[in-house]
Amino acid sequence: TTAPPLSPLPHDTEGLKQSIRDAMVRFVGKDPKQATQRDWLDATSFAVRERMIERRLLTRRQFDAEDVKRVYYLSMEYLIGRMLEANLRNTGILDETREALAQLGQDYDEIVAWEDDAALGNGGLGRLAACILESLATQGYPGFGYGIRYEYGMFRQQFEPYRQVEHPDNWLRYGNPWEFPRAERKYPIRFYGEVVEHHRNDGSVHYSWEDGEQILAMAYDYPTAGYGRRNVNNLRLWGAKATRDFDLRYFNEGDYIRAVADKSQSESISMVLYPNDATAIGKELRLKQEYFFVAASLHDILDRHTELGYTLDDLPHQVAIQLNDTHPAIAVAELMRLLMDRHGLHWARAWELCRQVFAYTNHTLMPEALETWPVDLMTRVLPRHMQIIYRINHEFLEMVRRRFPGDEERLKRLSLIDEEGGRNVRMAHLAVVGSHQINGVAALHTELLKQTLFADFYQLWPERFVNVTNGVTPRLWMIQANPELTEFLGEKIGHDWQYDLERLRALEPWVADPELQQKFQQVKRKNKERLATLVRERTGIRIRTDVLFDVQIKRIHEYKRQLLKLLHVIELYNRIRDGENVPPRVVIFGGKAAPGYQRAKDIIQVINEVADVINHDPQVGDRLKCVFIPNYEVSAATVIIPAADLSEQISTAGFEASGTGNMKLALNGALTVGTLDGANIEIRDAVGEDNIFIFGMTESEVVAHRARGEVPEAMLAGRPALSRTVEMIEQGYFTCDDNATHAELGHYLRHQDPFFVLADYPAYREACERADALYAQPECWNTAALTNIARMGYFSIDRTVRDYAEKIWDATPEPVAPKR
Ligand SMILES: CCc1ccc([C@H](C)CC(=O)N[C@@H]2O[C@H](CO)[C@@H](O)[C@H](O)[C@H]2O)cc1
Repeated sequence: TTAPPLSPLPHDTEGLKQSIRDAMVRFVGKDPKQATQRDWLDATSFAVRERMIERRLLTRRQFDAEDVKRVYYLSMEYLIGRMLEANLRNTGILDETREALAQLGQDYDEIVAWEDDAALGNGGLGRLAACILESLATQGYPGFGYGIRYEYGMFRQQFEPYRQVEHPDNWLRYGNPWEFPRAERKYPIRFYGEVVEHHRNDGSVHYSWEDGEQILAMAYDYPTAGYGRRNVNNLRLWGAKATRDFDLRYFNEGDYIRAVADKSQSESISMVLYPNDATAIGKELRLKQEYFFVAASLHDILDRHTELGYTLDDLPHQVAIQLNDTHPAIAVAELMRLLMDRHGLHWARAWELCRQVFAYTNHTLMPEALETWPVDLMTRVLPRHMQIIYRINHEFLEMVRRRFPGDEERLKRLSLIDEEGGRNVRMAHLAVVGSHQINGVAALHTELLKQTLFADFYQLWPERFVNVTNGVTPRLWMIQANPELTEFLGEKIGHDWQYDLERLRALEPWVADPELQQKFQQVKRKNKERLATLVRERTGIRIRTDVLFDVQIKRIHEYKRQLLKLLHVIELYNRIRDGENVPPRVVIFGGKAAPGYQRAKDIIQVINEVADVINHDPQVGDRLKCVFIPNYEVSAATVIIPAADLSEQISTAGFEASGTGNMKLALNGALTVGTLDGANIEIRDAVGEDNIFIFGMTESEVVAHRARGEVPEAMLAGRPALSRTVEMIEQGYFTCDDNATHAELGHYLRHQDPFFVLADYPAYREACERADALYAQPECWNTAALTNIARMGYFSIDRTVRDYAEKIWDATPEPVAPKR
C-alpha cells in the first residue's frame, strides 16, 4: 500500500512562526507569553524537526523504492555539538526562522545558546564521525550512523583553580527535542551465559548461546539533514532498557527493592561515555558497551535487509559497514554468529559475506590505544564470540602457515591472540582479518600502518590497504562558525564553494588584492572580538584583539606537545622582561585530559599557573597574554577557530594520525606552524611551502633520534634561553603552592621527554620567529592566509566521503530532490 503523499509544511517565515507557536502550545505545553528561552529553544526545535522528519520519510521511501546500497557507520562516538542551527541551515530555513523568532519577540542568537552540546565523543574520531554523517546526507548517499545514546557525554571541564576537575554532563536532563524514541525497535542483547552444542544427524554441529543476562537495546533516532538537499538520513543511537522480568531469586526473597535495583543496574550500560581517547580502557563495562551497540545495530541491519526483501547473498551488494576504529570490531564475530547460528549458513559462506561487508578505519598508531581483551574476560562475557574468534584465528593461521611454512614468529605476530603476558584478543587483528579494506586517515599514517603496525598483514594483502585522508564539513566549520567569512567569500567568488570546496580556488587571483585583504582583516578582527568576549566570560581575562592569536586546541596529550608551546610562551615572557621588543600576541589553549591521565592534568595545571603569572605581571602588561579556555568543546571551537591567526600543529612526527583541527583552522585563514606529521604534510603540499611554517624532525628522523637514545638534557647544552625556561618550571617560579608538580614536570622534560620537546624546540622557536616576521608584514600575511583558504578545498569531508564511497563502499548517491 503506497503511503499517502505528505503535505509539505511551509518553509517561509509566516509558516515557521505558526509552527513555532503551535509547538510551544502543543509540544512544550506553554503559553508563549510565559515561555522561557529554553521553551523557545524546544518549540523552535520541534518546528524544524517536523520539517526534517517529512524529508526523512521521503528519503526512506525513495531508498526503499530504489535498489540502493546502504552504508552503515558504526562508531562508539559522535561529537555532534549543538543541533538547532545546523539543522536549520541544512533544512534551508535559518533566515526564515531567525525572522520568525524576531517577530515573536525572541532573539535567535540568545535562544540557540541555551542548547547543550551533544558531546557523545572524545575528540578527533568522534568529530570525524559527525562530519561524515552530515556529508553523507548532503551528498545524497544512503548513509546511516549507529552508536550509543550515552546519558552522560564528555565530562564538563572546570579548573579549580588551576587543575582540571571533571563534572558530569547529563545533557538529557531537560529531555531532547531532536530524538525520536523507537519503542518498537528493541532488541534483547545477551551477556555471559553458555554455549550449547547441538549435534545434527547430518553430522553438522549447531551452536546456541543460552542463559546469562539480557538487557534490551532501544533505538533513539536522530534525523541527519543534508545541506541544500532534501535528503535526510538517520543516526540511530541505542539506549539500554531493563527487561521486564525480574530475577525471581530476589523476588521470592521478597527483596523487591534489590530486584529493581538490579534491573536499573543493567541500564547502566549506556549511561556514560568513557572519556579516554588514547589508552585502551580494558574495563568489562566498556566491552559490554561495544557489544551492546554492535549487536543491536547488526540485528537492525539484517532485519531491515530482509524486510526489504533481500536475501543474505545480496548482503555485499546492499550493505557496507564501516568500523570506526577497533571499538566496534566485535561486529565481525557477531555477524558470523548471526549468519551461522541464526540463519544457518555454513562457516565458509558466512565468512565470505562478512569480509565483503566490513571495512576498518584505524585512527592511531599508539600501542596503548589499541584495544586487546583478555581471553578469559571475552570468554566469560561473550562465550560464543570467543569460540568464533578462535575459529577465525585457526582458519587464518592455517592460511598463513601455507603461505609461510615454518615461520612460527610470523604466526605469533599475526595471531588474533596475543600469547604474551596473559592471553589477549587483538581487536585490530580481528578487524583487519574480517575486513575487505583497511584505511588510515592521512597519507603518512597509512604508510606507517603498512610499514609498522600492520606490516605483516600488508605483506599478506597489499590490495586491502588504502588511504582516505580526513576532512571537515564546511557547513559547520566555515558557514556556521564564520558567517562573516562566508559572506566575504560569497561576494568575491559566489556560493558554489559551499557544495564543492575545491571552488575556493577561485579566490587565488585576488589573494594580494589590498581591498580584499582589508575586508579579510575586518572579518578576522570581528571574530577576534567575539572570541575575546568568550574568553572574558569564561576566564575573566581581557585580551587585545589587534595582535596575533596563537591557538592550540585539541585533547591534552604528551605527543601533541602542548609543552613545546608552553616553553615558547615562557621564553617570550623572559624576553619581554629582559626588555626585548617581542611582537605582542595572545596564546590560547583549549583541551581536556582523560581523567586518569595525570601527566596531562599536570600539563594543564602548569599552563594555567604560568598563564596566571604572565597575565598579572605588570612588566609584561598586554604584550603577552596566555589563556586556557575551560571546557573546550564543539560549540567553543566554532568561536575560537575563526579568530585564529596561527594554528599550532606541533605533534612529534609519526604520532598524530591526521589531525582535523589543522584543516578547520587553515580553512578559516589561520597559518599553520607544524611538523611533517599526519595531514600537515598534505596541507603543506596543498597550500605551498611559503604559506606554512614547517619545522622539526620528520618521522624517520624521530625514529633515528630515538635510536640514538640521547638524554634530553643534552639538548639544553648551548641553549641558555631554553634551559632557563626548564629551570624556571623546575624551581617552581610559576607556582606558590605546588612545587612538586612543577619540579616533576621539569625533571620529566630534562630526563625523559619521550616526545622530544627539547630536541625540536630550536627549530620550533625559529619557525615561530618566521611567523612573527611574516605577521609584521600584514599584506604578506594576508596573502598567505587567503592562499591557504583558496587551496584547502581538498580537505572537505565531502571529498573524504566520496573517497570512501569509491574506494571502499562502492556506494552511489541517491538524491531525493534536485539541489536548491
Ligand atoms: C579505547 C580508547 C580510545 C578512544 C578513542 C581513540 C581514538 C582513536 C583517538 C582519536 O580520536 N584519534 C584521532 O582520530 C582523528 C580522526 O581520524 C585523527 O585526526 C587524529 O589524528 C587521531 O588522534 C583511541 C582510543
